[in-house]
Parts: sequence; structure tokens; C-alpha cells
Amino acid sequence: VAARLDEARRVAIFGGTHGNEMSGVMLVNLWVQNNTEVQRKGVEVQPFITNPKAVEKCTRYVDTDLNRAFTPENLSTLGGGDLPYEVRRAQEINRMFGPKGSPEAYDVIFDLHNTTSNMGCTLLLESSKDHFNLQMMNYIQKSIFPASCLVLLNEHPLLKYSTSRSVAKHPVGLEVGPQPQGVLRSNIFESMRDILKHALDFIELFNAGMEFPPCTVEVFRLSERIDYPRDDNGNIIAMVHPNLQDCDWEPLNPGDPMFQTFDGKTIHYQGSGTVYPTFINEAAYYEKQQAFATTRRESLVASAIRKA
Ligand SMILES: CC(=O)N[C@@H](CC(=O)O)C(=O)O
Ligand SMILES: [Zn+2]
Repeated sequence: VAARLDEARRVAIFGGTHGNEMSGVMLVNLWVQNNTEVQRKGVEVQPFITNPKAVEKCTRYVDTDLNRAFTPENLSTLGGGDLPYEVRRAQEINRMFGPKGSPEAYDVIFDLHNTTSNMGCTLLLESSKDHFNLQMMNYIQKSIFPASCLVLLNEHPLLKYSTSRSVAKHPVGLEVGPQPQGVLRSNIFESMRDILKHALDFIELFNAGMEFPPCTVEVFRLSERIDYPRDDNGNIIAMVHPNLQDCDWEPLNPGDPMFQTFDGKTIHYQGSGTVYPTFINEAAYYEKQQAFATTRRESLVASAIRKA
């Protein structure tokens, strides 16, 4: 028997959560001008630039990372003009599309990101129990075949962060790369656009009453953050090894090359068992002390769903 879920009537598409990730910025600006491409029957779709100041400066953020700012503390703190720009903006976004965790919150928020890593198309999932999102991701994967789109699950108790999209009942991140910061590449732009199209089609079909049978979705569960080797002053003393560079989602085994020092020494991966690295050499993560993240593969079962 299919689980009965609420219709997804209110949907937002966020671009410019990071102001230098150009595909999402350009697509959302395009759709703000003319939204016919993203309209679907029975759904209200709102394209929205989340960090306009960062977009104007073509920088990731102005004061602090907006995609880490949606914490309960930030969303409830008073202080107005004294607060960092992105904290004030997070409060505004929470008022418009939330409040986070409440019945009034938007049903679905798509948040469009680019990575400098060679990750291809990646859907970012925040909960393994979100059967609506699992069904949507399965639908997208089937629709774009033979192209592919992997699912990165982040529900790690320590590594999870408070994203812009987390305001919605069903948060969906879309990360497409490789694309340098501040650069627009047509292949990346078009892949992102195509995935959004299928995602919106899914919502339209769901709201029209289609039943989606049980399915299994392969996900890559975030496991560990790996920092660059550093000296006592915190300066980096090695680079991502050429054998690992651009090999996002390919198995990394204990003993495999991981970093290369400036004098040519190889540092090997010392973990236990096979992992699947991702966000390898992401430009935005140098400041976050992360050279790449490891993930482990697993299969999740999505139950049958149908609208209530
Ligand atoms: C490269 C980049 O910005 N990635 C995003 C991933 C996400 O949206 O969860 C971030 O760190 O916020
Ligand atoms: Zn981003």
C-alpha cells in the first residue's frame, strides 16, 4: 500500500546561495525574467536569488557562508543591523519560505550549486527517511538515462550543516561540476537545467495523483572529511595526488595514493576499507580545511508513495 503524502504545492528554486556559482545564478535570473519553463500544472514555482550581495560581487559570500547560516540560534537571534549580512538574509529567507520545521514551510526547495570538482551531476539528500525525495531522485535518474546523476546523502551527526534549502519540508540540493568559480560552462548549465525540468515534472505527476511504486536508490553516504596535510603554521604541505585528482566517485582503497608533497613524496590513504571520495579539491573548501570527503555506498528502499 502506498504511503499517502501531502501534495507539493509550493516549490522554490534557489540560485546564488553562493554568489560565484554561475549556473544557478544565471538559470534563476533567467526564470525570474520569464518563468514559463519552470511552471507546472498544480504547482506554484518561485525562482529566487538567495544572496544578491554575493552575486553582485561574484563571491561565495559577503560576511559568512549563507549555506551554513540556517541554525536555530541564527534564525532566532535579535540584533538587526549589527548581525552579519548572511545571518539577516537567512532570517528573511526563513520568514519567506519557512519557518523551518513548521507546517507553513515551502514543500520543496531546490538549491542550485556548482563545484570545481569533477563530480558530474549530484543530488544532495539530507534525510534517508525522505521517501518523497528518494522517489523524486529515482525518477530523475530514470528520466535522464543514459546520462547519470548520483545521490550524496548528508545526515552525518557532526558533518551536517544548516543549509538554505533546509527551510523546506523536502530540501533538494543540486551540485553540478566541474565549473570554475565565476565561470559559466554551457555543458554544466544545460545539465542543471535538464535535471530541474525532470524534477518539476515529477512534482506535477505526483500532484496529479500518480502512484510511484517502491524502488531502491543507491546513495553515497557522507562519512569523513579529509584535510590537506599541513605544517605547524597551518600551511598546506601537499596537493591532491594526480591519481586522485578528478576521480570523484571512484573507489579509493587503503594504500592508494592520496596526496603528493612539494618534494614529490606520496601520502597514501590509510582508512579501513573502500571509500568513494567526492568534492575532491573543491576550491571553496580550502578555507574549510577539506581536501575531499569520503562516502560509503549503500542502497535505500523508497516506499510506494501517492498523494493524500
Ligand atoms: C561547493 C559547495 O558550495 N557545496 C555546497 C554543498 C551543499 O550545498 O550542501 C556547500 O558546501 O554548501
Ligand atoms: Zn555552493
